[in-house]
Amino acid sequence: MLATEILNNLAKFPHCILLTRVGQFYESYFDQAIEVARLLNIKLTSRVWDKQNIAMCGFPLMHLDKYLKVLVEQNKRFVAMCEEFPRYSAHGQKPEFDRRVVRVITPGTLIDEPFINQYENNYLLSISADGPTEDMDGTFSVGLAWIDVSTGEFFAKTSSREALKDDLARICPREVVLDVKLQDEFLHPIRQLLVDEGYFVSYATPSQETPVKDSLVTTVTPDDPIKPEEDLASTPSAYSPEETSAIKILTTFLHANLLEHMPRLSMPSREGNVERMQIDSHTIKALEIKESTREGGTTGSLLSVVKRTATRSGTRLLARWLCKPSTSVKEIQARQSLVAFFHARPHLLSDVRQFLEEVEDTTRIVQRFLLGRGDPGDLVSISRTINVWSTIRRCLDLERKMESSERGFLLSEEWSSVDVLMCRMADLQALETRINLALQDMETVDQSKAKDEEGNDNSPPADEEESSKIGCKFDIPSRCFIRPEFSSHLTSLHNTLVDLLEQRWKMERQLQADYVDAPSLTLRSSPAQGMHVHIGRSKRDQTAVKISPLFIGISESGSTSSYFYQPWSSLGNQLVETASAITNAEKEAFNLLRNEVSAFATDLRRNARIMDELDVTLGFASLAAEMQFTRPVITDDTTYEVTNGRHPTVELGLLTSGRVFTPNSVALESDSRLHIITGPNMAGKSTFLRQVALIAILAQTGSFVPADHAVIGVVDRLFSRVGAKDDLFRDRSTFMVEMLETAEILRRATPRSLVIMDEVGRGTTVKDGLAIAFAVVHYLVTQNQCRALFATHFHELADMLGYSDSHCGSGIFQEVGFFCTDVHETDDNHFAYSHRLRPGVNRDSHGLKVAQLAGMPESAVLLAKRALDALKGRDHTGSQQLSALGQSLTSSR
Ligand SMILES: Nc1ncnc2c1ncn2[C@@H]1O[C@H](COP(=O)(O)OP(=O)(O)OP(=O)(O)O)[C@@H](O)[C@H]1O
Repeated sequence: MLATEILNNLAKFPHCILLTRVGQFYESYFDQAIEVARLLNIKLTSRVWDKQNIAMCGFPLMHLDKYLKVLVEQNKRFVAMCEEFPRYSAHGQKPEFDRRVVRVITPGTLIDEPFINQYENNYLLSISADGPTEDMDGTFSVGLAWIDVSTGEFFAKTSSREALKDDLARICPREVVLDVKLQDEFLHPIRQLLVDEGYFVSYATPSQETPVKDSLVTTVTPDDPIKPEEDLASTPSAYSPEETSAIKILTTFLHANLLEHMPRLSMPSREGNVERMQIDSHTIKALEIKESTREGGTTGSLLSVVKRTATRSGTRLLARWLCKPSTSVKEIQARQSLVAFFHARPHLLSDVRQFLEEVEDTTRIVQRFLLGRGDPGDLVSISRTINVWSTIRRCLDLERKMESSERGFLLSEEWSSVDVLMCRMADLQALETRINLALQDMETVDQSKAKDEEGNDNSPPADEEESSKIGCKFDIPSRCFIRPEFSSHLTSLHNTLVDLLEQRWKMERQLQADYVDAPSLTLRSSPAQGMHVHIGRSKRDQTAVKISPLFIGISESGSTSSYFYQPWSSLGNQLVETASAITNAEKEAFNLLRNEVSAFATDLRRNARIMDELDVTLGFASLAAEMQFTRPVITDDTTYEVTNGRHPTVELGLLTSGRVFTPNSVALESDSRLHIITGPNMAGKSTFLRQVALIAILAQTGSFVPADHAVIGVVDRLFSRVGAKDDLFRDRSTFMVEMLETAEILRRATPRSLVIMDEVGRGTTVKDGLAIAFAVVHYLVTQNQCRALFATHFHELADMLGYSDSHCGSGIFQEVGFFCTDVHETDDNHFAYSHRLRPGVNRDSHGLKVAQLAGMPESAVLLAKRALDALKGRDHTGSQQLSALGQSLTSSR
């Protein structure tokens, strides 16, 4: 029977590893067992079915999470979970089971697996590429839909093939789903891009029948509470055909894999490009916004340095904001006002922050309920969180009252930023009261939750198993978590149970009184012997019982013996039935409560989202106070003016080793939009370029910035060409990568963009490199007309751009400014880097100093010095002259 079930499931889910639950184990059979045993490094064994020896392996339930991580996360395999459900069997008979696959686990459809990173979103992304529909501007539209199944956060967007790489870098999906039509189109540009970038790709056949809105809940998950008007865009009719088809691919894939765990989805929030800064994929990585390139992970990234959030969901929101800063002056100013509000009230900041620390990850909990999961402990968490939300509101109200009575008036403009945020909080006190009235005291529920966690049993509780456990104990069920008063049915069941327990107690006392020579007599039950009379010291006590016709002997062992006793058998069975009825009634009550919570899903999520925003804001305010950040002025023009700006990550790094960061100022204005930065190696050019970009990101995220003063004209797109890495996997040399990125910038930067370019042209010969650098600057000035910083060691570039005494270029390069860093040398042959920028051009790279610092052999450094001196003295460097120079340098050693 089991073999047939397994073979059927293997045929139904041929693309999956099938794990079949058998009692307290998950098992794998046939050829798959060989692979599973190898991947999990567990013992391969065999068993005989139909006279055939078949391979099998298995592991205990409690190891499921560990092994799922290996199979799904590390090996990117799909795992079909086949659970067992006991069928009703008469008392004493061996239980039988139905087994069915309840869910397929894939890298992008993780629900509440403990190995999910709670601080990051786990996105499943679908891309519809029905095209080629070429737009007016020659771009190919694609539809995107992405969801975090563990939180229910769901988005849709129309993008283009050209921008897809940037979207992917920002969303960072764990799995990408494409229309099955593309499965054999190996050369399709989207497939190629996904393979090149190393994404895990799956396929789905989108259902053509179900209209999108029928598979979704008609409520909205707002992405941004500050801008309620975004909600309006999230109606089904507002989705573009590309988005609709991406949503269909995504929902089909979810249905096919989540099966019995499929949640009711909310409408995806529509994400437009208009109001967000576009940061290309390379820049997200190069500026180490979410992850550091040096150490991997988040340590050393911008996120890790600015993160002061108290909640996991707050951190997830912060990461999203940093990769997607706003371009709406109104929105940025609203966020800033809120930061300023708490910055000016440190005591309130600290109070609210403490409360936030008690808030649970509500978005994830609500999603668990919508997925038909969730447990009583989650109900408690919801109720506690609603309570904390109310406390935060009360705390803010109290502060408002105190302020107004102390000052005699209220700074209503300051308070309006708080009101805009908090006025959208739904009042969920009724739900909190309802949960509290329904649940036993919270500690009981917590304890029972803890017990469940100890057992580590992730499977859905099997009804019969539950009731027999309770029946065996003959006590008020220890796992009762619903108050008897919840319903009249539960009240009457609890009354019956109390009554039956009393009868049992009396019966036992009566028997002990009737058989005074058998004081060790008790009424008991066990799975093997059913209801029985138990004599603990049979040698001493059993004589009277043994001769009584009321007792029928069942077993004797050593010092104990058991007897069947009809009145106890019928009373005991009533107890089992009542306890089991209570469990079932509790399950019904829990389902009712779960549905009630699900009905409030939209409100709960909205409140949670508002609290996330509050959390990020409080974090920004703490950061500003701790690291002396200031509030930037945000304008709608193309100014970029920063006085004494600092690089937040480098500053922190230097601080830890007791060094001080040298701040720098910059003013990119209409008459000086592009700056050429020259200077020695190691003197801080790259750091300066990156700091300019990071300050723009922080400012448009709503944070204060590391500077004494800043005016930032909103940046629509941020580009960087920094760092040099080859990409041999994709057959691209370092220089090719450099040129690809440069070409992309020149194609896409607009007059509102900000571009930083570090040493463009260094990957080839000096002449080629200089020529390219000149052409790039020319293009940026005349075509892109954007704000730009261009760091270079080609000081000849300054001459080509007509560098003049007023530290600017000439002719069409008049709006090019020149700045540089220096090395200060002392008489005793020591030197120090000045990281402070000054107007001008530094024609000396002092590269040999870096070589010396890096520990190059002394003789090599000396030879390099002599070669450099000799080269400096010459105007012509023809091949014959150079050959002669080389000979003379080496022969005179
Ligand atoms: N403003 C600053 N204040 C203090 N230290 C700085 C500053 N800028 C940079 N540094 C230090 O100098 C190191 C080198 O900086 P950076 O890489 O920016 O130099 P660079 O001029 O771009 O060098 P190269 O031309 O060799 O690429 C940094 O790692 C940092 O430790």
